[in-house]
Amino acid sequence: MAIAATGVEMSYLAGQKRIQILKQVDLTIERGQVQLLMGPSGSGKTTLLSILAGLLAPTAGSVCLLGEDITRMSRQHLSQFRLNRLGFIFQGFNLFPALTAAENVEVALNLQGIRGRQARQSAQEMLERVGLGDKGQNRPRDLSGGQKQRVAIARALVTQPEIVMADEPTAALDSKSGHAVMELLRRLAIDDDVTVLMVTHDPRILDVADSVTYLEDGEIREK
Ligand SMILES: Nc1ncnc2c1ncn2[C@@H]1O[C@H](COP(=O)(O)OP(=O)(O)OP(=O)(O)O)[C@@H](O)[C@H]1O
Repeated sequence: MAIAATGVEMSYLAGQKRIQILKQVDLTIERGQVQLLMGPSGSGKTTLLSILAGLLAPTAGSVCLLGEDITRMSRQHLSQFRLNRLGFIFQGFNLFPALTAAENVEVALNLQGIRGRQARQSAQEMLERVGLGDKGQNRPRDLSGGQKQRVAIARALVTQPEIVMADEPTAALDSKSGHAVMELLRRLAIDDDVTVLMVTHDPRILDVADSVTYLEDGEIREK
């Protein structure tokens, strides 16, 4: 099992009132699956993804990733675990504007202590894999939205994560680039047994997913 969430709850105190954002969420995802997380605005998708990613601690319940309970890990162990085994792709690309595409990818390796020629070579190979082999020296401002998103994907994947989590990775893209990005993630799941969990509003990408979880008012709904 790649991801197993059990009885996950999240609530916030707003003045005197406790607001329940997630209610008893149970979710399991097998390795190598592409799973979408869909639901109306405000239903709790980003909150759930943040909890599954270890960025936010739930008020109740547990989350196991790759057989390890991240809700019981020390902060230091969790950050190492995230660095070495998870990859993240966000909607706004989060690229460093002053760095080239290749350097933006290398940063992820540098954080793992991989530098120099080895980092440059791995970054170049990953850029080739996302179809940007000739754009390594471009800075983000000289890339299109779809190309920037592919650099962000290359950065998330260059460390060979076992799970990739993405929050609306196709939101800023036209339908052709959106589909290319999805195909890329899909191929990774098939070729490298990577598990992909993605929050999306985009019905155009339903056909590349193995399954879809719907969240409504903080609860999982079967459809
Ligand atoms: N730190 C917080 N304190 C209080 N309420 C919060 C906090 N973070 C999120 N919320 C509330 O939790 C609910 C769920 O938010 P979340 O961002 O998870 O929804 P979402 O399904 O991702 O929405 P969208 O599709 O619009 O991004 C919202 O009503 C939001 O206002």
